[in-house]
Amino acid sequence: MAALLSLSALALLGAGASAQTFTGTAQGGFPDCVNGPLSNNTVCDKSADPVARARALVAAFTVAEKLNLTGNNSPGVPRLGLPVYQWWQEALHGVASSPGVTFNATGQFDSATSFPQPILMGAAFDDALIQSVAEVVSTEARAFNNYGRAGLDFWTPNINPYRDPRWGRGQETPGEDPYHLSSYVHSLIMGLQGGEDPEIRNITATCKHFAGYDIESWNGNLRYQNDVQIPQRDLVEYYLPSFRSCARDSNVGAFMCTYSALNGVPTCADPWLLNDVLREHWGWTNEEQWVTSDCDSIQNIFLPHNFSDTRQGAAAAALNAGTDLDCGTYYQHHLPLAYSQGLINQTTVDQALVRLYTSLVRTGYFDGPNAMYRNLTWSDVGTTHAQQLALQAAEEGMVLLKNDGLLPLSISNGTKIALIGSWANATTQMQGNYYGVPTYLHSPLYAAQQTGAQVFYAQGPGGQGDPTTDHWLPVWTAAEKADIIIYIGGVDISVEAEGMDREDINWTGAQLDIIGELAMYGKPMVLAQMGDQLDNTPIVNNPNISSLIWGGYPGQDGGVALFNIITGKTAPAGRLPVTQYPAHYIADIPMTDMTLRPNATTGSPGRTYKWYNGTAVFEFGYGMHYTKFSADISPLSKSSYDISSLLSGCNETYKDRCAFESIAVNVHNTGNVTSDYAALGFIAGQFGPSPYPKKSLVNYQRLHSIAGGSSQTATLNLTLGSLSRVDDHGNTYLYPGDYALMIDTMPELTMVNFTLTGQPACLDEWPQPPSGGPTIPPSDYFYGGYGSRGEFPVLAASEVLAPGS
Ligand SMILES: O=[N+]([O-])c1ccc(O[C@@H]2O[C@@H](CO)[C@H](O)[C@H]2O)cc1
Repeated sequence: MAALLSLSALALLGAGASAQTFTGTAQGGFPDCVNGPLSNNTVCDKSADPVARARALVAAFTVAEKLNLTGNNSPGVPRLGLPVYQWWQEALHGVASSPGVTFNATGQFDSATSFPQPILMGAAFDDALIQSVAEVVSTEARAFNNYGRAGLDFWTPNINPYRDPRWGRGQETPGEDPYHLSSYVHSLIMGLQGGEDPEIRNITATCKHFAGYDIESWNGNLRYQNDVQIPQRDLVEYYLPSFRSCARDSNVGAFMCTYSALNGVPTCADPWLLNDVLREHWGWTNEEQWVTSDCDSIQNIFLPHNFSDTRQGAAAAALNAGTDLDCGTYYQHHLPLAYSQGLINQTTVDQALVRLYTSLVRTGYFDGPNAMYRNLTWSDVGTTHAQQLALQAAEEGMVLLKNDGLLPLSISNGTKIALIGSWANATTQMQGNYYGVPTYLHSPLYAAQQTGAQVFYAQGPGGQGDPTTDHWLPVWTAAEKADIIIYIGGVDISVEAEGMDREDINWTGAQLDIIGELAMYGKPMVLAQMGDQLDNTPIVNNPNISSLIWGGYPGQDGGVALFNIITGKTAPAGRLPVTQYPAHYIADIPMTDMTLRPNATTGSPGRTYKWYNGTAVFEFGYGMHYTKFSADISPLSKSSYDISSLLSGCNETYKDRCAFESIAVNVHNTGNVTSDYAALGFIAGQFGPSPYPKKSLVNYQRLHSIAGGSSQTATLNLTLGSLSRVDDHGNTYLYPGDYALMIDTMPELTMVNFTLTGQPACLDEWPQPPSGGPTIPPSDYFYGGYGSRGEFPVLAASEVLAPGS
């Protein structure tokens, strides 16, 4: 691979580095814009417009070269000195092992900062924190890129809402609420890309999976073949807001479509979704913005979706719909035939490539060794700041679910702690999925030992469903010796992961057995439930278990974060970013039921805190503190608002973005422990189409270090979108009615009431999908009239790639 590097890339090697540090990398370095064949091409002219630069590059390709550049494994164009480029890299919660990322075995670039999984960072409800985390991730990614160890685009974030507790990939998301996801992802993209429209983008982020993907494998329904049925209203109000935030409000560089079909059409072949909604309705029209398939999802369009009769038809359907890049080989293999058969034209191919290469121009790929960010090195990876931030992110996310006053624990030298459970000595477990090599992994056991306590460790029940009690004896021995029992367990990626949805949201029998027996010792007992949510009812109901913390997947410093919370070095202020359902929930509703509202006909109890009509074990937003808080909301400027006046005062193209009111929430720490407080503002009311959601999150802000006896003010900026609801057709309206804005300080609920008067007014008219099933009947459009499509250029014999070449 080193031989593929250009001279300018080699020149980037710092003192002490050598060419062999590149061994094994999938990246080919940077183009040589000084001495290479492209040096006279406009793509190398830094003063030219980025799109013009990409167009000039694409104009230099032959058709065969163009078609060969459409896969994630891009071979480049050797005759032009365009290096190989791997488009696929991951960075879900830190630079992660993936096709385009290479960690060194030892020495420089042997690790990167591993932050908590998004589900835990989401629980912090702290957008400033998310931006800081994303800035570290993109800085480290850039440093890796400078040394040929990563590309410039990363296929993160996963921003599908966490709709069903069984989803194996829910951990990759910030939670279940669409407003929360939208706000979180905006901050994340600002951090990853370096702002809304920076001259040189830090890295290109990719919002995935667009849209309606949240089933891995449930009851025979595999992600590769699912055709999810989502009514337009649910789509607009629940499944799409986070993606709208990416495209319309954050200017993200890339999108990824899904394996699954949505309402009859595989999303990667859906021109309504990729063009009418994404590009036209959301104005995602910059020529640097591209859509990639999920990995091998172009192939799925052919089989198992059967959306096209032929392989080249499937490839053409995707390209024509607006999928610019294939994560896979299907484009490279089948587009040549599609092209020669007139199923695609050169304009579409050029457009895809111009989008892809403009994004590389925008990241400085063609700007030589002095380009912005090229000075970043290994010394910018795993810095003290990054390490502190990884710890802070884990601490901020942890949620205190139960506490009879035992916590915070006072641990002194010699305190005897029994540390038990399958997570008690967790290391890689703490990273969840999509991880890289972390700077370090500080397990709970490590952290407990740092406190000076005498620690008796026993693992107890191993993996899920571990049938053996052979190694349980040390559990009882440890418990007998201890003053305090701390059990750390739950679920991990052995039961919830990509390709694997959970079959159960109960604790395993073996864990419950051990926990129950440990509680019978009657010693002070703390429980930390790790991974995603389980039904914690048995823990809540057990009077001998004093305290319960949800710790998610806390990343490289997860053990220290947990012990800092347990000992009170840091006060907990995370809030659940999902509903914790009772275990029977999964029998109440099939995972494939994508609807949100309770339904008497199907028996659905509804989904998420907005709609679930049963009793949650813990509600979305639940989280206790070591102190007491109260809140009051400053009076609004009016008690009644006329809808037409609200709209006439709104000059934005996108009316939902117009300001409504800036609400001051005064938060008082009435206890005596300094603590953060995440203020969550909800709107409730009976207006618009029924059934009404119970409440909807409309804004939030985390306040930091509020000392006992003092107050801070959160400013919740509300928009017209905060007040809106969606009709059956997906149109977004302001409706007259009675509204309540609520802040929940548990157990108190503080609210202000106001009314909207006048006629309903549309804020956003939804582009309706073509009615009657698939947007474009494949047999009519893509391969019905091959021979007759004379307007498409036919590939010259010399340009046609032989299948398999
Ligand atoms: O072949 N593989 O090794 C492989 C690995 C992961 C994989 O998952 C897909 O690839 C990720 C690309 O970012 C998407 O988020 C996920 O749905 C798809 C294929």
